[in-house]
Amino acid sequence: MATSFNNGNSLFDFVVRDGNGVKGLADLGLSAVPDRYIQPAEERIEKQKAISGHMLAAPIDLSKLDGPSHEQVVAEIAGAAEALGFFQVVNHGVPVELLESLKDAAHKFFCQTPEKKAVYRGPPVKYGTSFVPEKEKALEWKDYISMAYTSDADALQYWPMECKEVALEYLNATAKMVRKIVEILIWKLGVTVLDDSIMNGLVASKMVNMNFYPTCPNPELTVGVGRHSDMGTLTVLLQDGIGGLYVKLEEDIADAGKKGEWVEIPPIPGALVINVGDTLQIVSNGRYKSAEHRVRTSSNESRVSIPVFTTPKPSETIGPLPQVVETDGVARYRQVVFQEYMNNFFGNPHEGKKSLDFAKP
Ligand SMILES: O=C(O)CCC(=O)C(=O)O
Ligand SMILES: [Fe+2]
Repeated sequence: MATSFNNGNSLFDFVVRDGNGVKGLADLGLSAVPDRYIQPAEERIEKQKAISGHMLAAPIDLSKLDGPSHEQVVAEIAGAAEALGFFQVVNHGVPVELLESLKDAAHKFFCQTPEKKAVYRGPPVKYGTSFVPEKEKALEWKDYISMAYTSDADALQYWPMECKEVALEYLNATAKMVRKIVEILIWKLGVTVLDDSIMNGLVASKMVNMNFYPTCPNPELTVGVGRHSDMGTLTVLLQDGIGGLYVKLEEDIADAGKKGEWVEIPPIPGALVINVGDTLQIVSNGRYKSAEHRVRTSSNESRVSIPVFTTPKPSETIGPLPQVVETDGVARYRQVVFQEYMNNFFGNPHEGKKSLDFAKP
């Protein structure tokens, strides 16, 4: 019997309610995606239209922060955060073998039966599909698992067996780098006396996700993830070799493209992708760009990506740093309680950088 899923709630029930996910759908061997996955024309991603990110700066070598080129590396990091909000790093201190194990663990987790995955209804662990499927007109071609961090002991107790050890090691190994990059970025704002409480507030909470994008029969009609920015301070992302992560240029960048064009962040073996989140855009009063990004699906192979999101804690009030407002003469964002910012972010479908409107004065 041909399964079309194009009427009633059967698709939603199969994919979302019953926990089969997009993986379950892809495993049926459909020759075309169900209507519910077809994006409006303006949201579709034409591969040939994006400019290759190889035109952008080469990956930043973080080991050079400890040598004579320290100042130059600091300038590269701040420059990338101001211009594009995305950059890649190498020699980042996270073992490259660990990165390989993480990708394997992600495949292992998602290749389990729906029953095994669907026990994670969260928190602290949530297995899901798309972003907010109840509210989205078109669904995203993506399953994910979110693992919120409270302590090492909790992680080892509650996170899935298939990935808990590597995911925890990854989270702990990236934490040091994240703190260093955020310190550099805050210092570059001219905030030279860095109160520990400011730093601790910005990097207080952590979460590891594993995203799984099954092979898709219609990459030209769908999205893996729709246009969005990340809500936190800084995201570290491990992507595999398949590609498909696109970032929108917020301004003209020489040799890369014009404002509004999309560039692909090319997979670089051993590298990690870093991107600025909304929180850092707010705190820096708009100096650093929380980059709008999206993901294309692939018809050849399943793709995995593994982000670590570092955010303030929910009770934290965030707003532009006073020293920056003084220099700029204007506060471009208001003070918001981070829990409220998150509620708004997770309560609405992805829509580019609209999430930031919540913090507009
Ligand atoms: O899969 C990717 O490359 C990006 C995923 C992403 O943007 C996210 O999880 O927020
Ligand atoms: Fe993202």
